[in-house]
Amino acid sequence: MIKPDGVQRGLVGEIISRFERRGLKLVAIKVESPSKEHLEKHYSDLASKPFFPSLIKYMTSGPVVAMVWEGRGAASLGRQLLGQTNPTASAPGTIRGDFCIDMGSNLIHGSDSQESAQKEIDLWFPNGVTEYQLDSAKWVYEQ
Ligand SMILES: Nc1ncnc2c1ncn2[C@@H]1O[C@H](COP(=O)(O)OP(=O)(O)OP(=O)(O)O)[C@@H](O)[C@H]1O
Repeated sequence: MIKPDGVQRGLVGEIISRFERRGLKLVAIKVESPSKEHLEKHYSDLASKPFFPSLIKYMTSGPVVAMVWEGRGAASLGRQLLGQTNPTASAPGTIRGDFCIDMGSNLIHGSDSQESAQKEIDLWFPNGVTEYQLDSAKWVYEQ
């Protein structure tokens, strides 16, 4: 998910492009201003953290772009593309390492496992994703 700062800073195309170029397949995407309740559900595992109220404020400060990307090892690949939670610890070449500085404005969220991805897909895309064959996959994966 591209967070409100990523949308406002005009980084949607750049971020999508990095996922595409890596070889991942886009199967769902939408622009949305999620409610506080929706985000509290999304980040329910962090509810006891001291930064939780500021996280919810940040995440409701503007629209986000929610996406589902498929591919072999997509969750861990996605996290590599993102960089570390703290942008100052993120290597150049990662999205956070290239475009941001602050943990409270770190541009993008990525599911941390296949299981959390499934939960988040159910939350953000209750009508499911679009299944199709990506023709370039035969050039991305060894045949
Ligand atoms: N110590 C902190 N201070 C301020 N904000 C924080 C802090 N830790 C995490 N956050 C914010 O909460 C988000 C969720 O924290 P989490 O520990 O799940 O990190 P993450 O998995 O890298 O990030 P995300 O879930 O957004 O992909 C972070 O991306 C960041 O925006």
